[in-house]
Amino acid sequence: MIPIDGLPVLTAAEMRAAELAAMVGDVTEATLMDRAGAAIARAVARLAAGREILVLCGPGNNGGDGYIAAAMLRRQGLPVRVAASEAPRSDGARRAAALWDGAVEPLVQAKPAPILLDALFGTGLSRPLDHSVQQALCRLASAAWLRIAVDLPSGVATDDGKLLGEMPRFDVTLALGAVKPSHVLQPAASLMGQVRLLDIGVSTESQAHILARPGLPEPNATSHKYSRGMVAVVAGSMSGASELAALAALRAGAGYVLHLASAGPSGPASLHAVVRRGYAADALSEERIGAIVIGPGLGRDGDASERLNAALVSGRPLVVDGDALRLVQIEALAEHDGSKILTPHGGEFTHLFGKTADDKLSATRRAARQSGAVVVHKGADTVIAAPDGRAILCPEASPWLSTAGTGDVLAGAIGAMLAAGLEPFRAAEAGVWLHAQAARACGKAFIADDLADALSAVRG
Ligand SMILES: NC(=O)C1=CN([C@@H]2O[C@H](COP(=O)(O)OP(=O)(O)OC[C@H]3O[C@@H](n4cnc5c(N)ncnc54)[C@H](OP(=O)(O)O)[C@@H]3O)[C@@H](O)[C@H]2O)[C@@H](O)CC1
Ligand SMILES: [K+]
Repeated sequence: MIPIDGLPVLTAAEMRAAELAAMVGDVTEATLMDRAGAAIARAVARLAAGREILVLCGPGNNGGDGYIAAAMLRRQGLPVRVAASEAPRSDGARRAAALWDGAVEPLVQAKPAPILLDALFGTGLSRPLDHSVQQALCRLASAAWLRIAVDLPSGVATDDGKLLGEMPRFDVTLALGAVKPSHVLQPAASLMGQVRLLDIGVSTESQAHILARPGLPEPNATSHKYSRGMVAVVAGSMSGASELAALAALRAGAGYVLHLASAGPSGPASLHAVVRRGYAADALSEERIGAIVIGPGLGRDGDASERLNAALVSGRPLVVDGDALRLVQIEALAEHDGSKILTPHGGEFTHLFGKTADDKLSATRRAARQSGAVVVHKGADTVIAAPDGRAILCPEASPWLSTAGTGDVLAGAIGAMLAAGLEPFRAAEAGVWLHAQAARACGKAFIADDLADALSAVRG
């Protein structure tokens, strides 16, 4: 059972292609299914610790994995029963079912067991479960002590995180061969429990990966405040938000943070490390600025638009957040020829790029291509995409992040990474990782100021 940090993410079609590519020489679909069944049996034996296991098998190859695992668990002397929603339909499932020498109970009449192994449907699910199957799954899951899903919980679409109907909550999901988008996209991800990968010897490559600890810029003996990264935070009508971004940039490791406010020096006296100046458009073209953070507390009035335009024409690397995402035009962004990172939440994303039926990964990739910017599409399942197609999917973030000011902290942290010289995609990744780690370190009911302060410690 492999933790999923940093692993490639494959859609159902990409996984199928990877499996086909793996079937060379004497490796057949049966070989892969046997490997999957054996890996599942090993994992389940460890998790079940001797308790009775009920394996639910569907008609396709997900069911096939279930029959193989059941047969292996029984050979190990563990108490196992099998219940099926219908007879096997695929060749793989028929072969696997023939290897199970016990009884097969009808799913709707099956009695619960402490360990539930759901092998009803995986990547081949094409429509909602029949009502009776869904009811049986929910009934057996609610009576179980531990619920384990094979590849994906049955009822989850593979590529977009959608639920095709009412679903029970699982404790462990054993992804086979590769992580799929729904293992991290919401709402599906919140029902999966711990997601672990089982290796079945299929080589998987993808431009999309799960977030992992990134390389963070570190100072050395020759570093000075400008080489560590100079961040200019453009303030507006609500200076608290831009103050938070400035604090976060410092705490994330920036060497110099300039806060450009409307009416000259402002803000709490405790923040001595932030350099405060009155805003002037020509201050933004200063060559040493490694990143301009614009948007937190900017407002949406004429002054705000003017500042945004000045930031765009400065050509300096940009982090565009909050109010600036409501003011900016995609065309103007595409014309800015420096590095740029947009950090929209769902509402800002729709405002900028329009409503779409696409899944979050595809929509974010399209937005990055269209704007020429790295897009950090925030949420419980943040997706980062670059114009060249690279993407990072982030596992569920702390729900306590849903409080005012946490977005400002993220913008500041990303600004610090950009100013330190990371390329925009890596800067976004590093900022998002630091932010998630800081949230974890803060525990519950923290405020955005705590989150910004925690960034220093989680840099490690
Ligand atoms: N390929 C490989 O090499 C390997 C694959 N592996 C495993 O295979 C899984 C993918 O297998 P799969 O493609 O057979 O899909 P699976 O999810 O079992 O179900 C498809 C079947 O269900 C049917 N069906 C769909 N929706 C339905 C519904 N709501 N209600 C009722 N029926 C429904 C659908 O038929 P349909 O009616 O749509 O034509 C079809 O018969 C994958 O997740 C992994 O576990 C591993 O063993 C490693 C090697
Ligand atoms: K399943």
